[in-house]
Amino acid sequence: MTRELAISVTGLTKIFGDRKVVDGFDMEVAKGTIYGFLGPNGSGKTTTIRMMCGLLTPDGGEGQCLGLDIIRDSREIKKRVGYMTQKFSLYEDLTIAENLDFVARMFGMKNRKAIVAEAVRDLGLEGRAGQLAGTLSGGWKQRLALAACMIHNPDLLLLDEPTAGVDPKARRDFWDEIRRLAAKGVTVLVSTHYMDEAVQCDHIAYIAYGKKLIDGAANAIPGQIGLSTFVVTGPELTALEDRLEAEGAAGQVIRFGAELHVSGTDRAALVALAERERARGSHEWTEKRAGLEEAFIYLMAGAKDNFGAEVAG
Ligand SMILES: Nc1ncnc2c1ncn2[C@@H]1O[C@H](COP(=O)(O)OP(=O)(O)OP(=O)(O)O)[C@@H](O)[C@H]1O
Repeated sequence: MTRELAISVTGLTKIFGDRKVVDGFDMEVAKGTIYGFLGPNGSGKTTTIRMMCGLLTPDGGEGQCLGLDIIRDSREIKKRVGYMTQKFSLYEDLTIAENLDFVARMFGMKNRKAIVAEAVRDLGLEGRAGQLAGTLSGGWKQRLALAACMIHNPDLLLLDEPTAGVDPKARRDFWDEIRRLAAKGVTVLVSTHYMDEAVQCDHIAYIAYGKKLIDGAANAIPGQIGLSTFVVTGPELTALEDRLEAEGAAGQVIRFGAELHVSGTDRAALVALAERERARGSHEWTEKRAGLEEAFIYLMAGAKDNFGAEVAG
């Protein structure tokens, strides 16, 4: 089956001053994918996403986005992109309808009245169109912001840590909505530091120091890192966690409810550790396939903030 590509770029490079903040990225994003960009602060995620969508001109490289050239056709691409930042970009002292109308006007849409009325209805906010956006709860503000950036029916949606600061129920609802959009063919690029956002992505790129270190289907990422995991159950897990960490014999020890997940890239060392620990007779050690949760924590733990490589380096 040939998959339709929303984005295909090669050699994408950006230099700010004497820093190469994005260094020769090749990337392909299939239409309707939720594609997550992970990496420490300043690693180049936002710069990459902006170049891939024609929002920023690269210093090197080329490619297409939505069938258009990212350099030559950037104006056309922009019209087909929705961008939702962490700050939601709403006007708190405008009403719900006025916020939607403002965005529709920005995109030069005709028939704005009907479009805004439909968006309000889809949101389930009929009868509340005249309410000030600033009076909405965090979850509703987020839904309104999403509706606003989808008002011109973009084919590509950019999300920057979209669920920061909203409650768990609102987060779930938000991701359900994003999945619905993806199923309709909208391609979604997400830049995030949060595990619960990363696990919503179908595909992940991990970026550090302007280099793309890992790129793959979300369920293939633990394998790409070469991560092995043991699940440990039994009494007094906190004490065991402290001891394992103090001994430093395991790569990573994480508490997941009533389990410890002990992970590392040296499987032989982990197997030996599990055998030694089983011999004590206090806890059960069971090997499992490492998941994206373990992989995410592993990657982010190794990552320090980074702000671009020296051009000469
Ligand atoms: N317009 C600009 N001019 C100069 N430097 C910039 C500009 N935009 C970004 N940078 C620098 O480029 C590097 C990469 O920034 P970018 O915003 O892409 O990182 P990021 O991975 O998205 O980080 P964060 O997670 O903090 O948003 C940083 O060193 C940043 O300071």
